[in-house]
Order: sequence, then C-alpha cells, then structure tokens
Amino acid sequence: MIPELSNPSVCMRDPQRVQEILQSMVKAGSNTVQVISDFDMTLTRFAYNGKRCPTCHNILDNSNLISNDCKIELKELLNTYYPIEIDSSRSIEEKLPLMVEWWTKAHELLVQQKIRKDLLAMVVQESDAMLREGYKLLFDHLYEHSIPLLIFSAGIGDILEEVIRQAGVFHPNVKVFSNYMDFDESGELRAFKGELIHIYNKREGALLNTGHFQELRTRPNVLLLGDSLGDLTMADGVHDMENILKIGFLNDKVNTISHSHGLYNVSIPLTSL
Ligand SMILES: Nc1ccn([C@@H]2O[C@H](COP(=O)(O)O)[C@@H](O)[C@H]2O)c(=O)n1
Repeated sequence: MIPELSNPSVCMRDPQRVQEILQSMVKAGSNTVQVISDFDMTLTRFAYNGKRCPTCHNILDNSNLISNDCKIELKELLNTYYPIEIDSSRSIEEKLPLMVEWWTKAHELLVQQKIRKDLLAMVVQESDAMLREGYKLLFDHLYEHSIPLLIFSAGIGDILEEVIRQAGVFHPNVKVFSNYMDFDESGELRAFKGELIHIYNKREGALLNTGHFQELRTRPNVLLLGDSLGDLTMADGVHDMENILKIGFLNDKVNTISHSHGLYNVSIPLTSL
C-alpha cells in the first residue's frame, strides 16, 4: 500500500479492493490512466489557518468588481442555499431544483454587474484562493507523465483557469469543463455560455462531452477526485472503463451519504491534511 493511505485517519471501506485497483493500474501503465477531478474544495483548500477558503464563485462575489448591494444579495443566496447543499437529510431529488435556482440567481446577479474580463486576473491575485497542499507535485507529475487531467467544475471556468495559471500549473494536459463567462466585444460580461453545470448534473455534462472521452478511449483507468455525491458521476462518459479509484475529500460533508455509505473507495478527512 502507498504510505499516504496508511495514515490512520484515511478511511477505506475495502482496503484490499483499493490495493487491487492500484496494482492493476500500475501494471497497465501510466499511458492507460486519466485523472478526473472536481475543483472547489477538492483541488483547492477548504480552509487555511482556521478560515474558509473561497470557491470560484466566492472569489468573484467578494471582489471589488461587485457592488455592495449585490454582495449582500449574493451573501443571502449563499446563506440560504449552501446549508441545503450540505444537508445530508435531504435527497438529491429535493436539492436539485434548489441548486439550479441558486446558480441561476447568482449568475443573473453577476451578469448585472457588467464584470470586465481584463480585471479577472487581478481579482484572483487579490483573493485568498489556495490550491491544496501538494498541488504542484500532482499537476507537474501528471504533466511529466502525459496523463490527462480533466477538471470538472460547477464553479466558474474563467476564474478556475486563472487560479491554476497564477499557480503555474495550467499545463497543456489540463482540460476544464465548467461554467464559462460570455463577454461582449467591449469585454463586459453579458451571459454565461452553454448548459449550466451545477453540482448534480455532472453526469449529463460528461455524457454531452463525448468527443473528449472518445479521444481518451485508450485510457480506461480512472482516478476520480471529488468532495460530493454529484462528483461520483464525473467519469460516466469514459469508454470501456477498466478500473476506477474514487477518492473523496470530506471537508464539511463528513456525514453526507456519499462518504458514510462508502461510495468513495478512499475518504480523506479534513483533519488528515
Ligand atoms: N453561487 C454559488 C454557487 C456555487 N457555489 C459553490 O461552488 C461549488 C461548486 O464547484 P465544484 O468545483 O465543487 O463543482 C459548490 O460546492 C458550491 O458550494 C458558490 O460558492 N456560489
């Protein structure tokens, strides 16, 4: 077993199975592997020095590109819907329309702010956005071994890209599926592009992007990194999957069914990081 997995706080519902999957992947070789990862609170840190780190949306919401009145409205949305997102007593069916409502209302508010594309880099620079410890090793290692990394995020693609660009790890092997902003010819935000991606429709998003997975059909071994129930379906577009190892970061969803029912092969609590 790799040493990190022997950390006593790391939970595995079936360590033997994890070992078998890893052995099988190692035997098949790195040219058969692809990595599919969520972004917010999976590749980024959940908290630093006791303070919550921002999601892609929060980076923008807290910035000086947003008026004070709009900040109040976005904060009210966060206070209303985030507790619903992490409420393990509600079913996905119950939460899904409410999540669509949250994302839709927040994006409408952001569009009203006429955000300028050329100011996004500064906003990220001035934010508390922080990738997880060890991120450089992960991104650089995947690049050096030509392993594709798909980041599948319900956050904001333009912000996400800027976070990894500023961290110096936006390598050519990285591809992003996310909500991208649509700017007019003067560089002002006028809408969000394409189908909305929220936390519970990543499966549909994966199935819509068949071209990407078709290109990677020689890579049937998948390492999936996520932090929620919705992230478990991110690999549903992968052709002829042979092995999948699902690693979940517990964050503040410690009691959610995705982890407590062992849907992730490996669960990593906040305290072990
Ligand atoms: N207005 C919003 C909407 C969503 N969020 C958070 O973003 C997270 C989604 O991003 P992933 O990279 O994890 O797919 C989600 O967990 C929401 O809490 C937000 O902060 N503001």
